[in-house]
Amino acid sequence: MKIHIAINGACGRMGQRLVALAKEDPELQVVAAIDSATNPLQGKDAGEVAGIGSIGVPIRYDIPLGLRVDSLIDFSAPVGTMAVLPVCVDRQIPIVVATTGHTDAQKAEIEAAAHMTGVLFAPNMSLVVNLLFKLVKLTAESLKGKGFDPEIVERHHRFKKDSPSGTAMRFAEIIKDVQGGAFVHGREGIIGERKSEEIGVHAVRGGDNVGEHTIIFTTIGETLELVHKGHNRDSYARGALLAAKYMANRPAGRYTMNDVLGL
Ligand SMILES: NC(=O)C1=CN([C@@H]2O[C@H](COP(=O)(O)OP(=O)(O)OC[C@H]3O[C@@H](n4cnc5c(N)ncnc54)[C@H](OP(=O)(O)O)[C@@H]3O)[C@@H](O)[C@H]2O)C=CC1
Ligand SMILES: O=C(O)C1=N[C@H](C(=O)O)C[C@H](O)C1
Repeated sequence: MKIHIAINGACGRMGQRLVALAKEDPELQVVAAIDSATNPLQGKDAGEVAGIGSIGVPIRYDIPLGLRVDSLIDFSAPVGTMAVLPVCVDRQIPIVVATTGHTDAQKAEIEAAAHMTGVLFAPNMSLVVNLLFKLVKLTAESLKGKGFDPEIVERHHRFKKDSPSGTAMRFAEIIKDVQGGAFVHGREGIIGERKSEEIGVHAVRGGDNVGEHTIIFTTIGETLELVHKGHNRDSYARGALLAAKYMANRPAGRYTMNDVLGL
């Protein structure tokens, strides 16, 4: 029996890749494709929107009542996550939240929902980015107290709405958890010498870059850089589909990409 998934943000850049890649996966069936009520593609077939031909699933702004949904993937906008979250709680649908840019209050609501349904909430679905989270933790531990300045540079396409990326902030939080420190977002003017506790976070925007993160540890005389470059969106989409399979029909609780990927 196939795993029935719903996609929130189905008309977007990520949503379209999810629809296309799910179609190629014999274990998965997209049963609901949701997008904002104002999206001009409402009512169109989600497969047509994704450029793969009809899959018999129209874009809607809600999940049809009585429909069996084993898990839902959210790649939308913070407002989109917050709209679908109570539906997932009410109907006991495990949710994979891949959207970024939530406020602290929204993040707290998402975490609280894990008491009532399965929640996997991760800023990056790529296997190797999740490995890089571990490598950055190891590096921060190894270099703690040894005079290295941590700085993070992320590069993304001109259409990205949130800044800095959720992934960049996860790297920054990992370093802060290990070494302490304070985030500094960009620098301008006569700011004085860099303070040792600073964790710099810098966002570059332009063109069609699907996502690059460089984590820099630099000191007098040498620099270590850890870099991830996405080539296209499929690494994120494939990770999210794996997460949807993992989460299907799971009980309430907070799950991570490390659980999914066995990291
Ligand atoms: N965790 C990860 O691995 C990754 C996370 N992301 C994150 O995923 C999110 C989406 O990225 P991307 O696909 O590039 O963005 P897009 O803007 O291309 O797509 C977002 C889609 O969500 C829709 N949407 C907006 N509001 C709602 C709502 N209330 N309910 C349902 N759908 C809604 C948008 O519709 P409309 O245009 O009508 O507003 C749009 O179709 C971003 O937050 C991004 O940072 C992206 C890549 C990887
Ligand atoms: O908006 C994007 O494109 C991406 N967003 C995520 C983030 O904010 O971390 C993940 C990835 O970098 C692509």
